[in-house]
Amino acid sequence: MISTERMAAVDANAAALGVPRKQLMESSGNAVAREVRAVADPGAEVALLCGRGNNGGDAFVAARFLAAYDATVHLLGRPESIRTDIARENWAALGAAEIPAETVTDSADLSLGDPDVVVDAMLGTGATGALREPERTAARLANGSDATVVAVDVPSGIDADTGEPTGAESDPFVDADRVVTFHDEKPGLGALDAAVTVADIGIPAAAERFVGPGDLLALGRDPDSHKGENGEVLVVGGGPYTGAPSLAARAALRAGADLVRVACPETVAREVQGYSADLIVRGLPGDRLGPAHVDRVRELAAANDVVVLGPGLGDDDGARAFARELLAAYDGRAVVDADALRAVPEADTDAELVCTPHQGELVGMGGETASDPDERAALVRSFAADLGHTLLVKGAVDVVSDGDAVRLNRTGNPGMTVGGTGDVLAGAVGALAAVTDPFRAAAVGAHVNGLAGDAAAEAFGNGLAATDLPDRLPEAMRDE
Ligand SMILES: NC(=O)C1=CN([C@@H]2O[C@H](COP(=O)(O)OP(=O)(O)OC[C@H]3O[C@@H](n4cnc5c(N)ncnc54)[C@H](O)[C@@H]3O)[C@@H](O)[C@H]2O)[C@H](O)CC1
Ligand SMILES: [K+]
Repeated sequence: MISTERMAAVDANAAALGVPRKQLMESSGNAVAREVRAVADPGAEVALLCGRGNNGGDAFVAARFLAAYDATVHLLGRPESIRTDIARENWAALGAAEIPAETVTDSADLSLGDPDVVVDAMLGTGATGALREPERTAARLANGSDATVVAVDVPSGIDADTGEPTGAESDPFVDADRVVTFHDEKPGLGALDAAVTVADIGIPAAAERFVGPGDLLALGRDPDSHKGENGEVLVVGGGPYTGAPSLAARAALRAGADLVRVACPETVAREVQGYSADLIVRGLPGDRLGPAHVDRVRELAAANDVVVLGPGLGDDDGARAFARELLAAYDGRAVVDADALRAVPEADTDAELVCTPHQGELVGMGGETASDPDERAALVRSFAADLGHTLLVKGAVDVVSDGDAVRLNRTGNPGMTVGGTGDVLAGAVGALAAVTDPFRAAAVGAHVNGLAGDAAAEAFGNGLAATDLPDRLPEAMRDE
């Protein structure tokens, strides 16, 4: 089962893997033609009702595979209004091949004749609201005909995610006999009174298995958003290590957070502030965080969307007790890294966590690891389920799981084993967790952190430093 949103992501990931959408359209159209062959013998009359989006494009392709049939393409709208290059190219290919095609701009001119099969390729996953003309009339004609109605991807006027009409109850939608949907079952199709076929259109499994550029889609900011709506992040750490909270905080800013605050020992505060004037720094008494600071930090945490706990904290007893007690008292969202990780299995917390251990830290938390990648992924998944939190286990291939789904990330390079890159990752995931769910935040965070590292390696080779990464995050996060 795959949602429309996830499908769009997987589609973009496939393109990045070298399987562009036009190729997928070719496979989709082929699958539609196969379905027509299954319901009607050669020579049968086939009317293909095509919209101006890629759903229509699938049917332009199908028409090329139906040479043995009496097939006519009806384009609903003007050829100039075809919305995508790939659909337009396939439309042009019909004309060049002299395959019968007509354009319908006025619904009064639409006549289907008496076809044996109607292919509904008017609207797919791009439909919004009630069917407009001429699709509205075309849907009524299809429903009123004696033909077998084969819908492409989803019946026009039906929401693939819910199975509900995209318009009001009184608005028409295509009442399909059969649906050929692509790649995977859609959540809404099971409720329909139609036979559903899932067609493999050649999307590689890797497009779902690995994080890719598609996972970044729809993470963009709402242009009407106000300060604070894109996330407020509190980084909690510092002590024996003074640079770590700065790196995490800087990364959170560059990954898109509106406001980034740092709670750290006062001995660390000046260095953090010196690192960036963009940060709001709260220095707490002493040179280590400990149980005495829990109440104050909890208060500060309440004003933020996400806490990033751990960078530079240290592993003395006080710091460990601090992490445990803070987690017990906190019920918001947090990214937990470094020395705070060991506190997670011990702490009785209602917080929603993304834990970012490397293999060694994973074992320190009570998890297991394996050399076989599939086995390792399965172990991460079951440990995440036991913990009830999302895990991002860092490695040459990062493994992300929320205990249910698993995603792998392949970006990054050996140069990133230098100290501090984990702090950058934690900060980036923190910023992302303020605007999306923890699993996606972890997956996307790992991906863009790796891309930033790859860009840094290109500039500095083996000399790359963690401080080179944060400013490279925005470029890594561009979703076009
Ligand atoms: N990997 C994949 O998912 C693939 C999918 N394919 C097919 O592409 C469609 C989705 O295509 P898209 O261009 O995004 O959207 P549509 O074709 O559904 O329609 C877009 C177009 O229609 C207009 N419109 C929207 N709502 C209405 C309405 N209520 N009435 C009239 N017109 C409407 C609007 O202008 C939109 O821009 C997917 O379903 C698959 O069939 C690929 O071919 C293969 C890969
Ligand atoms: K359709």
